Amino acid sequence: MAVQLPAAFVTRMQALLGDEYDEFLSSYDSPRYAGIRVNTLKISVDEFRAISPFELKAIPWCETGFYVDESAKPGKHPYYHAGLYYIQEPSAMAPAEALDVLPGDRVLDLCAAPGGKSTQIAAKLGGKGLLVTNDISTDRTKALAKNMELYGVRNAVVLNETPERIAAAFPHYFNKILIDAPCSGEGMFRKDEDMARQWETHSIAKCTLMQRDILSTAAALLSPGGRIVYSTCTFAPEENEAQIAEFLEQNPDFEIVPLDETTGFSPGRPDWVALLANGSEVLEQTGAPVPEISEAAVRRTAGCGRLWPHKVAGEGHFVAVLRHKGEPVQLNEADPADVMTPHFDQGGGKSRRKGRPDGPGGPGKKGPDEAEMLGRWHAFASEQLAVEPAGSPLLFGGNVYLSPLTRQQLSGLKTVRPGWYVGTVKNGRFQPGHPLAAALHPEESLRALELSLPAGEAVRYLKGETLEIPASRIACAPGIKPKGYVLITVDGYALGWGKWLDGLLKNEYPAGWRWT
Ligand SMILES: C[S@@+](CC[C@H](N)C(=O)[O-])C[C@H]1O[C@@H](n2cnc3c(N)ncnc32)[C@H](O)[C@@H]1O
Repeated sequence: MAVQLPAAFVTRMQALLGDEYDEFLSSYDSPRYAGIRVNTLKISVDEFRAISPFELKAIPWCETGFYVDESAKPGKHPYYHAGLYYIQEPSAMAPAEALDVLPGDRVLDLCAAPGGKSTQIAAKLGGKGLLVTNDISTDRTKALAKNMELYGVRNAVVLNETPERIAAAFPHYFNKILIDAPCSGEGMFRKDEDMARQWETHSIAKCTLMQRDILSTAAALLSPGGRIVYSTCTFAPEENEAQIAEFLEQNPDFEIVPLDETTGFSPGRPDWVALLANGSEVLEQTGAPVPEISEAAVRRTAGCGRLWPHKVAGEGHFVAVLRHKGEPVQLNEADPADVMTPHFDQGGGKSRRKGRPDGPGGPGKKGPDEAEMLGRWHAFASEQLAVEPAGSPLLFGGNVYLSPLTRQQLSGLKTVRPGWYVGTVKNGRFQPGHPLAAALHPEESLRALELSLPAGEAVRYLKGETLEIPASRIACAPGIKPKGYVLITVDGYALGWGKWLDGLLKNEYPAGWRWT
């Protein structure tokens, strides 16, 4: 076996799985599974199938997900840099599917970094509604913010907060919440051998406490009739069914929505919670507190599900869907999160948002500097874009964001990105940001340049090279001259900005994102 499994883990799994253990163990002899998920904010699944450089095999529990051969190096293709797909372990695609996100929802992804499931949620929102994506780790929110940008998400706010502080700011606000909980990561051993080396029995106890706090805070964030999906990539019942049973015990106004077992889910294991509660020598070694859960609460966990590595083509996951039994609330019409339509308005010029943007001086008030700086953005938009994107422009320093929330709503929260970063006003000039380009479709830009994939131009651009490009290749809208910012595309999908002047394309692809 390639992976060295921790001895205590082996003993636990033997005790839990009994006759099934050998089959489970033999799954470690097979190579790990690799997957990609098509980013439908940029390309439809059918369009992607038509241009896919990889052989694609459908993942049963995610209609935008496909198994790929890892040796095809999906991270080394210009389509990856165009944000056409996210590389994701196949079973990790299941939780966001179970959240059942619809355009217009208010979604909170509480433990989101690096953003695999948030990019999936954003694609499901299709630019309508709100995604607040959060992680407690400052370092990991950098990758989260980058992924929101690469995948062209226009309606997300990235926070670096504790769940408790978000709950204080947004009580009962979100109708869908994902908790992809920090866990002991037993399902990651085949994907990442370091996880196996780092696993210790006491990590289960540590994670259990964190999970319990996060779950109970999520209840205070959910609107009546809303849905919480709780998931882990571990097998330990302490972190899975026992958490859910305890939550149901304390929150009788919630119930489980059963998972669709036809997609590969095996039923959860309430019997293992009973084993924990009745005392089991092997399980007690973790030091995790023995849950005091009634038999009724344990029975109510029926409908949770597990993806097992010896039963499906995936590394393994636990998923529980919790529904609040209350009457679902109508999302407030006047709330910016609900009225924001991040797609382009028809007719150009000013934003068509209902309501007025909020400046630093309060709703509707704007200082002269701010008005001037936002004016630069509006001027850039009318010079460069077919129509100005809707959304409330917010200024933070010289940076302009189109936000699905107001400044007041974000007040006091550690905000990594208050919205879609469109650019910066510096020395009186507006410089468009890379995330603006990454979320644009070519028809939204008045100047565009298609770079050739087979001739290697796209890769040269991604490496940061300056390219010689004749004026005749810049596709300009009627009346527009080639000089200026140009949206660079590959096969019609945006890669970033270039600035064209006299036959030379200055490369505006961010240095930190370059192809190496
Ligand atoms: C399993 S990972 C999330 C993976 C992510 N959902 C994805 O799909 O890319 C769990 C995350 O929870 C974060 N975390 C741990 N404790 C947290 C807490 N109390 N509140 C919010 N996030 C937390 C960790 O920093 C980690 O990034």
